Amino acid sequence: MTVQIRDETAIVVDSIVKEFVLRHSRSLKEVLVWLLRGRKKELSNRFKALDNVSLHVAQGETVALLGLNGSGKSTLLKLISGVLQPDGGSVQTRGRVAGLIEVGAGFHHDLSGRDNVFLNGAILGMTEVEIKEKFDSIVEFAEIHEFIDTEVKFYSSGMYLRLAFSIAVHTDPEIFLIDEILAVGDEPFQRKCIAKIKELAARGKTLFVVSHDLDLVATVCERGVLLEHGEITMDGPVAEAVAELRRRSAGDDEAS
Ligand SMILES: Nc1ncnc2c1ncn2[C@@H]1O[C@H](COP(=O)(O)OP(=O)(O)OP(=O)(O)O)[C@@H](O)[C@H]1O
Repeated sequence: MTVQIRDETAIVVDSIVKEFVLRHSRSLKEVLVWLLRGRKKELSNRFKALDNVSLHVAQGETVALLGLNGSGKSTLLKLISGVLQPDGGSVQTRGRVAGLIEVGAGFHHDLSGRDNVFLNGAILGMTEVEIKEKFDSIVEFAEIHEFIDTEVKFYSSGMYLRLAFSIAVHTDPEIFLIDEILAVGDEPFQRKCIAKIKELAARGKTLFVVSHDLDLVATVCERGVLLEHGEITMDGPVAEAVAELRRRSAGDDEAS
């Protein structure tokens, strides 16, 4: 059953499953036995990175997606942004979605920063006229004036982030997805990004943030969703979700 998206809803994730294949190197003998037995079992193992995850996010909500390494956070963000397709269930979003998921993913390395503003802006749904209008503001926010005509393959990771972040916020998205990327920016730029993210939240935009910086997400987000081994184990006020994750992390340390 697919949940109908309502006016005040920004994101509906309905019972999604995402599987990946775990590859093992097999000996020739194992492959021969497998062929002779009529290929009965799968030669590679599949595992569920997300297992029956459902989530309902209202417009204007600020959600932190929390969890230990490998719990499925980035996979969920990629499914919401449409970069990945689920193996089961469905994802629906309302309004323009801008995802800062892999820095510079939409950039073409042999093109200049200027050309990439037009390319990336178009990928994110802006018209050419819109991009032209916002071009100066994009470059100004990114603070990379002198490098705007340099090919982006010569950019540092911080410069990539600056340009990617600036383009994304200028698309004026309804839903903004951010994955652990602010880490590559220097402190002044991080502060600027956080101020911008808070401004978007204050304007009623929907935010979905993945970060291991728990203090940071606690200041930006109100709601915390905790993922463990591909399942949601907690969904509530961010302070409670952060406290729970810290408790679990401390438990893991004691156990090891
Ligand atoms: N393309 C892929 N192919 C195979 N396995 C994958 C792929 N992408 C993710 N995985 C696996 O899915 C699981 C969840 O990964 P994911 O990146 O979503 O975790 P995460 O919670 O974002 O982790 P981290 O905190 O380390 O960034 C991991 O076991 C990862 O190895």
